[in-house]
Amino acid sequence: MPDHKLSSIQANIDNFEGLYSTTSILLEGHLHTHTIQTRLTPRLASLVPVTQIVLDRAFANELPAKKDSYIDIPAFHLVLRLVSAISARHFVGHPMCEDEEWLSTALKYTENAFRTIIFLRIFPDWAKPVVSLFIPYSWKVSSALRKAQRLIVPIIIQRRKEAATFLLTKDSSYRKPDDFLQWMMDEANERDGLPHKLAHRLLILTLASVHTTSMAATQTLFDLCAKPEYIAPLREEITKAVQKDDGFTKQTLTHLRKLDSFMRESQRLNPPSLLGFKRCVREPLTLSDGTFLPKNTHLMMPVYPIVTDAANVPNPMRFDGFRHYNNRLQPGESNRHQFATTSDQNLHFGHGKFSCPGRFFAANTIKMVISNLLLRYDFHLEGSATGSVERPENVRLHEYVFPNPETKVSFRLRQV
Ligand code: HEM
Repeated sequence: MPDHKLSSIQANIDNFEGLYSTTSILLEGHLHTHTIQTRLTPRLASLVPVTQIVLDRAFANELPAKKDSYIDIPAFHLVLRLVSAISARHFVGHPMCEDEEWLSTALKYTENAFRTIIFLRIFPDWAKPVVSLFIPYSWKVSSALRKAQRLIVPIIIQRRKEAATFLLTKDSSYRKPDDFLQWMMDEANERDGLPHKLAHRLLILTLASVHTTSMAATQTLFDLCAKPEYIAPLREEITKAVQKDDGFTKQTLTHLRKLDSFMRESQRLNPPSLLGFKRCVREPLTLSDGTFLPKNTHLMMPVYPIVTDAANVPNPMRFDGFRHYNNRLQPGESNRHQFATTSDQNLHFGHGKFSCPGRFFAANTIKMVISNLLLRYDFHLEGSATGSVERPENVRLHEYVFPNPETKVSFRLRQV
C-alpha cells in the first residue's frame, strides 16, 4: 500500500518517540533512503578494499591479542568500535572518521535515544512533554545532536566553498570527497541541504546503522563460540575466497555463501526485535476480510514467531548454520535465502517497498568483521576454553532483543 495510506516511516518514528529522540526530521523527506539506494548500495563492492584498510588499523588498535595467551574483551563493545570505524569511514570520510569526538558523539546519541524511547514509552502521550524535561537521557540526546552539528556543519560549509572555488579556477588538485555525507549534499534539495539538517540526518543514519549491524555481528560471533564446529568450514570458505581474489576485493564477499547462511540463521533466532513490519494507518482502511482499521491505528507483525513456526521452517528451534546455504543449492533457489533477502516469512529487515535500504551494506560489514575475526584469531567465550557451550542469554527490553553487552570473548592470534 502507498505511504499516504499505510506508512512505515511514520510508524517507526512514532515507535522511536520521534520528537524526543529527534528522529522526526526523517518525516520531512526521503533523502537518506534515496541516497542509500542510489549512491551507497551501487558502490558496495568498491567499498570492500577500503573497509579492509579500515579494519587492519582498527584491529591493531582495538584487539591487541598475542599468540601465546588469550585476552578477554567485552564482545559487543569490540564489535561496536569496529563497525563504528567502518561506518564513519564511508559516512563522513577523512579526517572526521578518525575523530574520537565524532565517534563518541554518535554512540552517545544512539544509546541515549534508545534509553529515552524505552523510558518514555510507558507514559501516555499527554505526559511525555513534561516527563522528557526530567529525564537526563533526553537532555543527552539534544546535547549529542548539537555537538554533531558543531562538528559536521563546518565540514559541509568548507566542502561547498572548495567546490565553488573549483568551478571558478578549475584547480586540478581538487578532489571531490566520495562519502555518504557528500552524496547526500549532492542529492539534497534546498531545504534538506541546509547544513544543520544534513548533519542531523547523518547522525540518525549512524543510529539506524551502527547499533543494528553491531548487534547482528555480535550475535553471529556468539553463535560461532557456541557452535565451534562451524569455525573450520567457514575459515576454509573465507581462505579460499581471499586466496582466489588475492585479498578482499569487490567480488570476494559474494563467494561467502556459508557465512551468509550462518549470519541469517543467527539473525533468525536472535533478531533485534520480536515484532516488526511496523505500520501506521494514515487513511481509514478496510481489509479484504472486512477488518476495519481507523486512521492512526498502529500495527506490526510477530516476526520472531513467524520464523520459528514449523509451518515455515522445518525443525525451527534447531540452530542449523548451513540451513540457508543448503536451501540455495536447490534448483532455482540460488538467489533466495540470503542474509539480506526479505520475504513474507522473513521480516527482520521488513519487506517490500519500505524494507530496510541499508541491509546490503550491513551484510557486507558483518561479513568483513566476522571474516577478519576468523582469519586472524582463535576465540571462545570467556571461561570456556574447550568444547561447545551455551550461547549467552540475550537481554530483552519490550520487544527489543540485545546481545548481552557484558559477555566477554577470549581472543588469541592464530598460529598460522
Ligand atoms: C543488521 C542490521 C540492520 C537491521 C536488522 C535493520 C533493520 C531495519 C528494519 C526492521 C527497518 C524497518 C523496515 C520496515 O519498516 O518494514 C529498517 C529501516 C531502515 N534502515 Fe535498517 N537495519 C539494519 C541496518 C541498516 C543500515 C546499515 C542502514 C544504513 C546504511 C540502515 C538504514 C535504515 C533506514 C534509513 C531505514 C528507514 C527507511 C525508511 O525511511 O523507510 N539500516 N531497518
